[in-house]
Amino acid sequence: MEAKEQGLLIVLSGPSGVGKGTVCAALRKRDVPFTYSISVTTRPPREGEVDGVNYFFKTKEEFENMIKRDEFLEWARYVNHYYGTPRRYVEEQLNAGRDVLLEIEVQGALQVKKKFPQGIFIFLVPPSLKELEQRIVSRGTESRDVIHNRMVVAREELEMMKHYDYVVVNDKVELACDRIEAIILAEHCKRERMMKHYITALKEAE
Ligand SMILES: Nc1ncnc2c1ncn2[C@@H]1O[C@H](COP(=O)(O)OP(=O)(O)OP(=O)(O)O)[C@@H](O)[C@H]1O
Ligand SMILES: Nc1nc2c(ncn2[C@@H]2O[C@H](COP(=O)(O)O)[C@@H](O)[C@H]2O)c(=O)[nH]1
Repeated sequence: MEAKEQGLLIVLSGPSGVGKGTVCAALRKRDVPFTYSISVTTRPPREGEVDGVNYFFKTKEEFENMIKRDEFLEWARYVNHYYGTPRRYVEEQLNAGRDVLLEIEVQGALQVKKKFPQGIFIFLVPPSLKELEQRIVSRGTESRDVIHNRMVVAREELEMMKHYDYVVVNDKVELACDRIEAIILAEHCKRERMMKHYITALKEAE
């Protein structure tokens, strides 16, 4: 029986408020064929957020037990809360040949890069820092203190974009989606070409 080719692991990072969630939702509406990994967090739900849909909301103790049981592909502390990607779901989906998208911050993305160097690492940037702050403020979900802390982290995160394969500007949501779709398509084509090349080389060696 032929082994199923693994799906692509797509990692989308970027400072808080840049529009990762908005762009992901728009990509899902376009039926871009990827499955979205739902993260675990200790941050309290925002108004309208649903457990098991936006996040799996856990207590600090529950999260720390999950760390001990090695249930995360990656995890990080971000502005006073834990965030982590459940390992099993991601591995099952990739093994079933489905592309998986992780929407995670930079420390976690760098952990994933060590485990999955073949992943696609995309960093979403705002048109300007002023626009970034405006977006977090206008979302209206965070206190002034939290916004301040997230902006401090944002400056550090922007320094880390050099570790990513692609930098995408989120000026307009639909344009950012076009760019990300083009990247995913190009990566699939590249992988297919490499596979064909490899199979030809194997046949020639026979
Ligand atoms: N291209 C855009 N132009 C204008 N506003 C945008 C754009 N993209 C997103 N927004 C708005 O910016 C705010 C933040 O977006 P979103 O919540 O998707 O960011 P995020 O990167 O997922 O944030 P976090 O990391 O904090 O979860 C939202 O109010 C959203 O509607
Ligand atoms: N390392 C991880 N970071 C994650 C994960 N899920 C979300 N995030 C990132 O955390 C910040 C804050 O998110 P918010 O929902 O509180 O605004 C943001 O950058 C997310 O992308 C995860 O599993 N691991």
